[in-house]
Amino acid sequence: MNATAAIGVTGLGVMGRNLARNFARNGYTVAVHNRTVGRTRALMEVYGDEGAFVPAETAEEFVAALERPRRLMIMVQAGAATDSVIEEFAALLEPGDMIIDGGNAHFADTRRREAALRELGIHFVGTGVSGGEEGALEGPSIMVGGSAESYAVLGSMFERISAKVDGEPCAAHIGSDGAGHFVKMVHNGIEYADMQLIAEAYDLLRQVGGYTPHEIADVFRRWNQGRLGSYLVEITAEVLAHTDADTGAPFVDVVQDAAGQKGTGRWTVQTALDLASPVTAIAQATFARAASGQRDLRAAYAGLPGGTRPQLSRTEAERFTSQVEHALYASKVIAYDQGWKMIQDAAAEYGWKIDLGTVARIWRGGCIIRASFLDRIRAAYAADHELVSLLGEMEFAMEITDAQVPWRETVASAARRGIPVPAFSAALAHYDTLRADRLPAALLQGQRDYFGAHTYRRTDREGTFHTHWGAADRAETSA
Ligand SMILES: NC(=O)C1=CN([C@@H]2O[C@H](COP(=O)(O)OP(=O)(O)OC[C@H]3O[C@@H](n4cnc5c(N)ncnc54)[C@H](OP(=O)(O)O)[C@@H]3O)[C@@H](O)[C@H]2O)C=CC1
Ligand SMILES: O=C(CO)[C@H](O)[C@H](O)COP(=O)(O)O
Repeated sequence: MNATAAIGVTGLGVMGRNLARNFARNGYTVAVHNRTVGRTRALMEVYGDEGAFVPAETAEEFVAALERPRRLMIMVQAGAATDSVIEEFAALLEPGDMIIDGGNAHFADTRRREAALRELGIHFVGTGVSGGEEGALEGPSIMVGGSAESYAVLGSMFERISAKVDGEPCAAHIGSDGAGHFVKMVHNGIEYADMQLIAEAYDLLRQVGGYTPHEIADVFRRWNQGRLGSYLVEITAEVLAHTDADTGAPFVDVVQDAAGQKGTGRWTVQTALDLASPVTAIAQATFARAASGQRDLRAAYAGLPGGTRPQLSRTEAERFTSQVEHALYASKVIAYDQGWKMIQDAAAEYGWKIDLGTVARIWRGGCIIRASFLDRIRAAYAADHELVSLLGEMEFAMEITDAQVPWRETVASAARRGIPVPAFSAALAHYDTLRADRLPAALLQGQRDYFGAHTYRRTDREGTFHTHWGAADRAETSA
C-alpha cells in the first residue's frame, strides 16, 4: 500500500467518523480504520465520495497508508480501550511518529501515556475535542496537548478543520503532555455547571413564575439575543418548545428527571479537590445529577415539608424573570471563573504554560459551551495575563455589582419556596466567601487546635501557635 494519507483515524464511531470526514472535506487524504470492519466499509459506502479516503481493514494496512512522520488519531472510549489501541499501534510505529488521542481521556492517563511513548521516541498528543457529532464534522474546538514539536506538524491541520470565529481557528496548543485533556475536562465541568444553572432558571420560571415550557422557550430565545447568548441557551429553547408526538405533552414533561453523566464532570470535581481549587458551582452541578438519579433517597424525602408558593401576578412574574436573568448571568460568570482558576491552579501544579486568553478564544466556537461572552473573557486575559479572577476586570465586576439585589432575591425566593437551586446558591456563596473580610475559618482553626493540636497562625504576629486547651490556664505556646 502506498503511504499517501496525511492522517489516519481509527475508531469510526460518532466522533471518529465525522472527524475523518472533516479532514477529507478539507483536502487531506485520510486513512480510516475501525476494530469492527463493518464501520469502515459503511463509511466508505456512504461518504467515500466526500474526499480522499484510504480504507484499511488491518492495523498493518492502516499504518502502511500513513505518510511519515505518521499521524494517527485515536477516537475510542477513554480508559482500557484507549490503552489497548495505543499498545496495538505503538508496536507498528517508529520514532518521530505521532499518536493523537482525541477521546475524552483523563489527563493523568495522558501524562502516563505521553511519558511511556516518549521513551520510544513517539509523540503522544492528548487532544480534547469538543462539539459533539455535528461539531466534529463542521468544525470542533480542539485543545491540543503534547510537545510543541508535534504541534508544529499537526497544528495547521487541526486549525484547518476547527470552527472559526472572526476568522480565527478554534484550535490551539494548550501546553505539554496532559494539558489539552485537562482543559477539555474543565470545559466539560463548566458545561455541567452551565447546564445546571440553565435548568435551575427554567425550574424557577416554571414553578415561581408560573410559565409554561413554551413560554419559557420564548424567554430563553430572548435571553439568547443578549449577554447570555450561547449554544446551550439556544438548544434549551429548542428542547422546551418541543412537544412529544405520542402524548401531545411538552417533551420536558415526558422525560424522566434523572440525569446521566459519562464522567468528565466527576473527574473535574475529583481533580479540583486534589488541587484545592474551589469549583463549587461545578461540584453542585455534578452532585445535582447524582442526586437526581437517587430514586430510593428521593422517595424517602418525598412528601416532607417545603416552602410556601404564592401565585405571582403577570407583572410580578415578569419582574421575577428579569431577576432570574441577572442571577443566571452572575452565577454563570462565577462558574466560568471557577473553571479558569482551576486551570491556573493546575498549570502551577504541573508546570504547564497555559495562555488563559487562548482557552477562551478557542471556546468561542465549535464547543458545547460556546457563548458570546467568551470573547470578553478572551479580551480580559489578553489585557492582563496575570488576572487571578474575571471579577478583577472592571466590566465583569460592574455586572456582578448590578446583579446583587436580583441575584440574592432569586436565591432567597427559591429557598422560601422550597425550590432547589444548588448551582445558583453555590455560585452566590462562592462570591460571598471570596469577598468576605473575614471568614469563620478562624473558628475552624481553633476547633482543629482544640481536638488535634493542629496549631494556628495569629493575625497579630508571625509564627505557629498551640493553645493548651486541657490546662487550667489555657496557655499558648509557639509550635
Ligand atoms: N460523542 C460525543 O459527543 C463526544 C465524544 N467524545 C469522546 O470521543 C471518543 C469516541 O466517542 P464516540 O465517537 O461518541 O464513541 P462511539 O461509541 O460512537 O464509538 C466508539 C468507537 O470506539 C471503538 N472501540 C471501543 N472499544 C474499543 C477497543 N477496545 N478497541 C478498539 N476500538 C474500540 C469502537 O469500535 P467498534 O465499532 O469496533 O465497537 C468505535 O469505533 C470517546 O472518548 C468520547 O468520550 C469527545 C467529545 C464529544
Ligand atoms: O465531551 C462532550 C462535549 O464536549 C460531551 O458532550 C460530554 O461527554 C457529555 O458529557 P456527559 O455525558 O457526561 O453529560
